[in-house]
Amino acid sequence: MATTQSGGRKHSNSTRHIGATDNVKGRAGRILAKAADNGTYETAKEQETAVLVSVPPRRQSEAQTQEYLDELAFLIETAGATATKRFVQRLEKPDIRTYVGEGKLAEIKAYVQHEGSSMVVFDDDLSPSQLRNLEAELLVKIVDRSLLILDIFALRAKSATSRTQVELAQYQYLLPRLTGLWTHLDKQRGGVGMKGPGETEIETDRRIVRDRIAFLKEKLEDLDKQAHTQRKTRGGSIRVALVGYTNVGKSTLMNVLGKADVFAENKLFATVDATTRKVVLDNRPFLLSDTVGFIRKLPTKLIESFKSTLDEIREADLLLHVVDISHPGFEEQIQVVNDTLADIGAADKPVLLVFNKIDQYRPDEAEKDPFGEVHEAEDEESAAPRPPLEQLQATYMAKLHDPVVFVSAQERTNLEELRELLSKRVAALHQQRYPYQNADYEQQ
Ligand SMILES: Nc1nc2c(ncn2[C@@H]2O[C@H](COP(=O)(O)OP(=O)(O)OP(=O)(O)O)[C@@H](O)[C@H]2O)c(=O)[nH]1
Ligand SMILES: [Mg+2]
Repeated sequence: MATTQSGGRKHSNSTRHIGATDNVKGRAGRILAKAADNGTYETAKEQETAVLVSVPPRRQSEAQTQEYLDELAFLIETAGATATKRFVQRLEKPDIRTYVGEGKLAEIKAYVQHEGSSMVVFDDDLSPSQLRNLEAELLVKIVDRSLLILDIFALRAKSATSRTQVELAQYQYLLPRLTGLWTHLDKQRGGVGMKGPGETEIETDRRIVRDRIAFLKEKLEDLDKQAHTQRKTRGGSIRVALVGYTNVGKSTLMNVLGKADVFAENKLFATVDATTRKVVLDNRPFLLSDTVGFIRKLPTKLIESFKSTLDEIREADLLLHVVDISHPGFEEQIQVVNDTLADIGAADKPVLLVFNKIDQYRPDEAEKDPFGEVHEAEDEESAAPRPPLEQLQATYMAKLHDPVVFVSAQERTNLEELRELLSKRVAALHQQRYPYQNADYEQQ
C-alpha cells in the first residue's frame, strides 16, 4: 500500500479489534469493549475477517452496488480487518427486524459459522433493535456503518479536540444501544418474573453515559473557545480550505502547495485533524487548511460532534474542492461533498473545483470496427462514460461558469495552472475585503 509522507506514523492494528473503542472510559466503555472484544463468542485472531452485507434499492445498478461494497471493503481494510465475502439482497427497504430477510440471514449464518468469520458488517446504520436481533441470531460481532467509521476516526484522531469529538460521538452511538449490549452480554442474569434483566444497571449505565456526554460537550466548548481565540490571532488573512471526499488527495495537495508534511496514504480518513499552513503566491500570503474528508452516509451525529473541526471549513473564504477524477463514482462523490457542505452550513462558499489524479484517469477508447466505423467502446453495464479530459473540463466550466483545473498532485502536473487560478481568487478576495488597501497600493 503506497504511503507518502508518512512521517514515521504507522498504525498497528494487530492487537486491536474493530469496535473495541478502547478510548471510551468507565463501565460503559468496558461493556462496549466486552461486546466487541470477543469475550463470549469470538476466538482470538491475528487478523479479523469480515462479511459484508448490503441491501441496495431495486433500481440501483449492479455496478453501483459493487462500487459501494468496494468502498465498504476499503473502510474495513482501513480499520485493520479483511473482507472475505459479500452478501447482497435487493429489497425495497431493509427488513425492520433483521435488515435482511429470513432466508438471506440463514445463508449468512451458515457462511459465518462455516468460515469462522469475526464479524458481519452492514452498509447502513442499524437500529438498536436490528443490532440486538442480528447479534442474537448470528452470534458474532455486528458492525454497522457508524460504528465502523467511528472506529477509524478513533484510530486516526490525534489532537485533544478530535479525540474528544470522537469520544462524544461514540457515547452518542452507545446510549440508545445500551440495553441490547447489556442484556445480550449478561446471559447469566435471570429476569424471569422480574421487571427485566438488569434494569437498574441499564439505568445506571445510561446515567453514566449521559453524564459523560454532558462533560465532553462542555470540554469541547472550552476547546472551541481556545481555538476561536487562536484563530483570531490569524488576523485578517484570507483563508482557504481543502475539502473533498475521503482519499482524493487533499493532504497530498496540501503538501505540495503548502510545503507541509501532512500524513497522506491510500486509506480512508488518513486526515481527521485539520492542519493549517501559510502559503504565499505572487507575494500574497493566505492560510491553507487541510480538513477531514467526507463520505457517503456520514452519520449525522458524527458531523455534529465534529463541529469544531468543521469550523475550519465554515470560516474559510474559499474552498478548494478536490475531486478524484480516476474514481468511477467521482460525480456522485462531488454530490456527496456538496450535500455535506450544505449540511454543515457551508453551501454558499466560493469554490474552486480541482480535479486530481489525472495520471490515473483512463478515458473510454473509441474503437474502429473492420469497416472503419468508429464506435464508443461498450463498457460494462451502466458504467458512466469517461470522455477525454478536455471534454470534461469544457463541460464543467460551462456548467459552473467558472474555471476548473485538472492536476496530478502526485506527478506534480498542472500545478502552475492551479497556483495561478488560486492566486487570482485570493487576490480577488483580498480586494473585496480590503478595497482601500488595494487602492492605496495601486496609487503608489
Ligand atoms: N495516482 C495518484 N495518486 C494520488 C494523487 N494524489 C494523491 N494520490 C494518492 O491518493 C492517496 C490519498 O491521498 P491523500 O492526500 O491522503 O488523500 P486525502 O484526500 O487527504 O484523504 P483523507 O485524509 O483520507 O480524506 C494517497 O495514496 C496518495 O498518494 C495523484 O495525483 N495521482
Ligand atoms: Mg488527508
